[in-house]
Amino acid sequence: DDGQIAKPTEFVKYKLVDKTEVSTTCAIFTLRSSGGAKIDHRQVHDSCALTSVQFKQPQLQIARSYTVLPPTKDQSPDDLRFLIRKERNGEVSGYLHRLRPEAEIEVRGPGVDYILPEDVGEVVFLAGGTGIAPAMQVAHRLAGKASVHVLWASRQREDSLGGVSDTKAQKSLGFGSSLFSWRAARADPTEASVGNVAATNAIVEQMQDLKHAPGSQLSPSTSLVIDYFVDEEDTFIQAANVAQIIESERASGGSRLILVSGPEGFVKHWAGQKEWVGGKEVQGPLGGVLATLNHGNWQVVKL
Ligand SMILES: Cc1cc2nc3c(=O)[nH]c(=O)nc-3n(C[C@H](O)[C@H](O)[C@H](O)COP(=O)(O)OP(=O)(O)OC[C@H]3O[C@@H](n4cnc5c(N)ncnc54)[C@H](O)[C@@H]3O)c2cc1C
Repeated sequence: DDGQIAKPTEFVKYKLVDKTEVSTTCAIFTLRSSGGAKIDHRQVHDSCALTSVQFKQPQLQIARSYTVLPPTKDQSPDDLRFLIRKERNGEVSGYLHRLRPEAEIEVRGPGVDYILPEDVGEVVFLAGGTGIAPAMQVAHRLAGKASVHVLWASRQREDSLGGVSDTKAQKSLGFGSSLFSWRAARADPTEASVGNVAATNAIVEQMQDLKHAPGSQLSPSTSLVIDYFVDEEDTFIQAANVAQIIESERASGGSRLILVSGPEGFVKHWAGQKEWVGGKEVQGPLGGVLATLNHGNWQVVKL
């Protein structure tokens, strides 16, 4: 891992070495340094910071942020991976999805979006759409160290294809009455099945792998739990789902966080709008559904 490390503010050249379709609108992009200065990959993956990288659209000279996916076990240390949705009429995401294999891209970073507290004991992560990327970072950083419960909402099943909830978090079954204990959920995984799903996409696969990280299955206080919600299947994350989790505290110590990440509307619905103060985006007051829950010693963070 030698070579020159670029300043986070300096654009450097990477190339697109792989693009794997996840669904009709999302793909995993794998980038590799073109040989010059590169982003500090160690800081990207090993710090307690949640990080993203900015991609430049050269014609318009605009840049947008994309969250770095945690490394897989067979990933080259030279590579960075991203889950990118092609937004309708999206300038930068459209440009990225049109790139050819081996195309050169200018990127800079890492940008630090949030720093996890050192003493974190328990996290509930509400993710909407590509908001799953920072949830995966959190799961990776805290593997074997804290309890992480991800509730991931997608509009379409294709985005979470093959995803099977660990607790029965389906609307039709009623979450409250059927929340499995950590042990029960593992003893009978078929019980928690969402249905007969034929295949598993690469994101769901990596989510499953994250559950088996060393040390993470030793006890509920260090394990990863994932529940999948899909709009088109009429399963939505409900206030009661979150209430039940925060009332049932899995970890005995440390700070407790509710992290919310996803499209603007998703974050606003759960935690209220972020605000702009002096050209900087700040948390803004807690609003939305979470403001109505008795969240006691849980801190809410909008990503
Ligand atoms: C810290 C951070 C991390 C992020 N991580 C990820 C990630 O991992 N993956 C990911 O996919 N995204 C991520 N995003 C979002 C990403 O940065 C971009 O915002 C997203 O890709 C859209 O950018 P775009 O240039 O393609 O779309 P834009 O051109 O900015 O358009 C966005 C949307 O607005 C609509 N729009 C544009 N102009 C108008 C108009 N005049 N009137 C009405 N509608 C309009 C477009 O149709 C489009 O749907 C992240 C954002 C942040 C801040």
